[in-house]
Amino acid sequence: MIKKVSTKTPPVTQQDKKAAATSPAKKKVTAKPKAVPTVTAEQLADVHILERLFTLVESRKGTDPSLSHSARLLSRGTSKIAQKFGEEAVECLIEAVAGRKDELISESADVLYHLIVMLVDSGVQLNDIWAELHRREGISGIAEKASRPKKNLSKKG
Ligand SMILES: N=c1c2ncn([C@@H]3O[C@H](COP(=O)(O)OP(=O)(O)OP(=O)(O)O)[C@@H](O)[C@H]3O)c2ncn1[C@@H]1O[C@H](COP(=O)(O)O)[C@@H](O)[C@H]1O
Repeated sequence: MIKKVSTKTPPVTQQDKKAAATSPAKKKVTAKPKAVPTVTAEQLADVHILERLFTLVESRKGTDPSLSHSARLLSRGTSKIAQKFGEEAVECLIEAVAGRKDELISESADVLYHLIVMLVDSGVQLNDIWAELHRREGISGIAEKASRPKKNLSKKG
């Protein structure tokens, strides 16, 4: 069962700020002071952008499809929304396999946007996802898999 968590947007912690400040992107900017950074340290630490995008997409529900791409997608129904998410995911993995980092970044943003549209359509809240990620935090995937009940492969009869 999913643990209920506060619906308040979590604050940016010192850990978040430290992680953003020591990220490779920040180091690159520091190493080249003359370069104009396209992303600021504050933007890197902006972990709430997904929350804002989710709220915006949610607010598009039932609005004029000619004015909003999200409204148009949401009006087309679950199958079409899921299909679009799948297409974006495939485009994303193609770029990953090809080793094209810039395209992978762009496609990843598409995947996140279309995932949000799919969650809004399904009535799943981002907090539900955050709660599941928190539940998994610190649990090794290998240990978790090993702890699963063994499937009984013996045939009956
Ligand atoms: N992140 C995105 C985003 N990424 C991609 N897209 C749009 O997705 C569309 C992709 O075009 P495609 O041809 O792949 O898809 P399609 O038009 O559905 O085509 P078919 O299914 O008919 O083939 C383009 O119109 C893109 O602009 C996005 N549209 C909106 N957002 C975000 O959503 C917010 C709200 O947008 P609106 O709902 O349009 O106001 C924006 O401020 C953005 O932050």
